[in-house]
Amino acid sequence: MRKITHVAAGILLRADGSFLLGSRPAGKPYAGYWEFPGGKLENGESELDALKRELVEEMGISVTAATPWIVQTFDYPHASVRLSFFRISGWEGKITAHEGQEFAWQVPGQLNVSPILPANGPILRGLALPDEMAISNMAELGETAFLAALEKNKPRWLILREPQLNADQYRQLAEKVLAICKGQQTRLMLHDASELAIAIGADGVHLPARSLLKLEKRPALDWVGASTHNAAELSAASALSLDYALLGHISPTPSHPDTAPLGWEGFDALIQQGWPLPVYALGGMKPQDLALAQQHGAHGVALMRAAWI
Ligand SMILES: Nc1nc2c([nH]c(=O)n2[C@@H]2O[C@H](COP(=O)(O)OP(=O)(O)OP(=O)(O)O)[C@@H](O)[C@H]2O)c(=O)[nH]1
Ligand SMILES: [Mg+2]
Repeated sequence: MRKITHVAAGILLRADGSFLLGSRPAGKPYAGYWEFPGGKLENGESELDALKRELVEEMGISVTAATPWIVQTFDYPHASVRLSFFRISGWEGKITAHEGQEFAWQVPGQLNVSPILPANGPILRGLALPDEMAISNMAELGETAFLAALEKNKPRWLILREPQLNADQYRQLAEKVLAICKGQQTRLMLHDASELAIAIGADGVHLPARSLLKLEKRPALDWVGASTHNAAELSAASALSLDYALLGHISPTPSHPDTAPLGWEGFDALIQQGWPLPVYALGGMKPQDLALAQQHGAHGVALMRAAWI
């Protein structure tokens, strides 16, 4: 087997969601390609220590707030790399090109530099995902209150999960909800209904684990995510190149009274295996849990009850 080179790379994020890319300096493999600043781990170094050292060396900043994000493996002609990406929201010092590289702030989905390192494509898509993913809760709220809360709170992303409805009722609701979502730039993911999502033009589909495990290829929708509870399901979501996974439950929730919660300990044990897709913490989460979830390596939090307050 080929030796694997461990690399830590950092995504500097500004409050407006823009992120920093750097161009690879002359003389390195893929010179001129755009990448996230970072580099190879040295002997005995942790990923975070390597990241901090590399950012001092390459760009003169010291990282003050970084959370682990996704792990991507990639086979280049010159090396097999395992890239641990961190999101960096705090740093000190002025960004300075110490290696003759260029830097450019970029907006997710609207890149204006190229080419990008081949391993980085899926990562860029992940940067467009929101901190909070809202899951509908019409079963408890009733339709009127749910639709009113949707219009009032305007979540950036919504998973429409209403297992108590039959197929006809779900379709009618989905059409109504889609009209609202389109008017307020909420992305709508239908639950376990790929064909309906394609038919009505929803943004994507969210798969429950039982459907995820049966799937052979990714549904033909712009965005596809899944609910997961263990390593086998996270592996399936990764193998299908899904855009995100929800992982839970962190705390006990009334919607799933029969399954034992993972707790943060269980979440850590799973997330530390390193997954190529952003993972949301699910189960009893509130908006104020976001920072904690991200410290545990989550991309964000999936909210059910707390999204509609
Ligand atoms: N820094 C960085 N490296 C990446 C990214 N994506 C990606 O595939 N890589 C690969 O990771 C490997 C190591 O990166 P690097 O060249 O920055 O390593 P380094 O700073 O330690 O450089 P050095 O070996 O010249 O000291 C390279 O094979 C590079 O192509 C990325 O976004 N950032
Ligand atoms: Mg480097």
